[in-house]
Amino acid sequence: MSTPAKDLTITDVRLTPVLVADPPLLNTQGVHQPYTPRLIVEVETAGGHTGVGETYGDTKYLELARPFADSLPGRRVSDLNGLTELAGQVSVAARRVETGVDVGGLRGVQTAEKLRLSVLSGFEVACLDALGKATGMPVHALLGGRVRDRVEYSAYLFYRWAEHPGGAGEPDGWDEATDPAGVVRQARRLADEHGFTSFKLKGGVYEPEEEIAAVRALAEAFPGCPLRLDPNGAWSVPTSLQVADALRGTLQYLEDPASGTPAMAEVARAAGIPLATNMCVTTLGEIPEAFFQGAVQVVLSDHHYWGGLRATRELAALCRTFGVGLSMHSNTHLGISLAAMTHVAATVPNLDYACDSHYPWQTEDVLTSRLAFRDGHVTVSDAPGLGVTLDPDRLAVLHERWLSDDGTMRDRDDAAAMRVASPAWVTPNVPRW
Ligand SMILES: O=C([O-])[C@@H](O)[C@@H](O)[C@H](O)[C@@H](O)C(=O)[O-]
Ligand SMILES: [Mg+2]
Repeated sequence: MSTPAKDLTITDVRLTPVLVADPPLLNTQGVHQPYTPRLIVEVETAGGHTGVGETYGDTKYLELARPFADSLPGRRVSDLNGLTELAGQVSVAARRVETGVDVGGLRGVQTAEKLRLSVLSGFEVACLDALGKATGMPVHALLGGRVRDRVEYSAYLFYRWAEHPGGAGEPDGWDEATDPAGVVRQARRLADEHGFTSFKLKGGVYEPEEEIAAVRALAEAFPGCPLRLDPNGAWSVPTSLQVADALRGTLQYLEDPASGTPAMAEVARAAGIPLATNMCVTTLGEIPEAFFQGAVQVVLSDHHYWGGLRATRELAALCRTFGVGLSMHSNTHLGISLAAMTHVAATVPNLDYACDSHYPWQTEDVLTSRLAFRDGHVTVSDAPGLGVTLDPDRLAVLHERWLSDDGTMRDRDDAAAMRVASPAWVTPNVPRW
């Protein structure tokens, strides 16, 4: 007797680490490496459906993902709550958690639980994709249905060089942007190519005065368009307040001006601009202090941080309860994650702001066709699952690159990448200004 196509039992899980070309984007910790690690998760069911997911691919995530993958065969892709329970059982080596912050200080505090949740998110998305394919339902329908048919994204502007030191990595045809004119040129091209009408500048790279000038230049070039600035906690409280004074009325929100909830709360009391974060509120445990102190007015959700699409909806409910706004954070990612972000964003009524996405900076993908932004939006797919198709050849090429790497690129390290250009570079202490 043949297996029914709706048999949801997991028979196999494939993990494929890849290295994806990344341009020399600058942030307060350094610069992006020529290649960044991602992990592609494929979950196969007895019914013959394969679901795909994507998450961080650094070594510590891979070490967690492998035992997790081994424990899945025999379970059903519909057992999503069981996945969360299982994630709690995967042990994390203490040396992997350190006591510090994630990715050189860009993604908030690093905990064993957060590592597990990031790994879990890739598996949850793959299970939802397989479940959707088996039942003929799009992922947004599995989450309760979409409340919008397209999701708005903002242009994610970065100070950057034209190329990596020594021409390493893959050329991407973008000019350098190291001053206000360069930032406006970059914004113009992103707006022309993708139709974005809101803009976020990654700051914390140059003196605050220079970044204020860049935001003012953007305001002049794109009148009425929402603007945001994010120095990843690089400023002291007084510097944050000076910037807030200079840009009050110009910024839609100021993202992580200072590091840590107490400093953010102090800034929030006097800034007169909403403060957003993807650094001081990245776990449920961080919510009470931040919300009760009024430290943040907008939380940037991210299904990789929070443990998947359903957990993102739980975060949305908490934000709604406390009258805190919701936006969406992004790190370097491929089309699988963009599709997942779009599905969950489509289901959240209180997603009040255009979402962030690094995707326009990625020239490579593992999909047969890349997702497109039209008028700054991604259309929500009604095809079964995520509505994307993995391209095995493209996946193999990016995996081959991971296999042949000597280890230098397998863990994201923006400070190390900066040392290639400036050997004396050390990760700046916070506050930097
Ligand atoms: O990729 C970067 O350079 C960003 O700085 C990223 O690492 C941050 O996590 C993120 O985009 C943010 O909004 O803070
Ligand atoms: Mg941020």
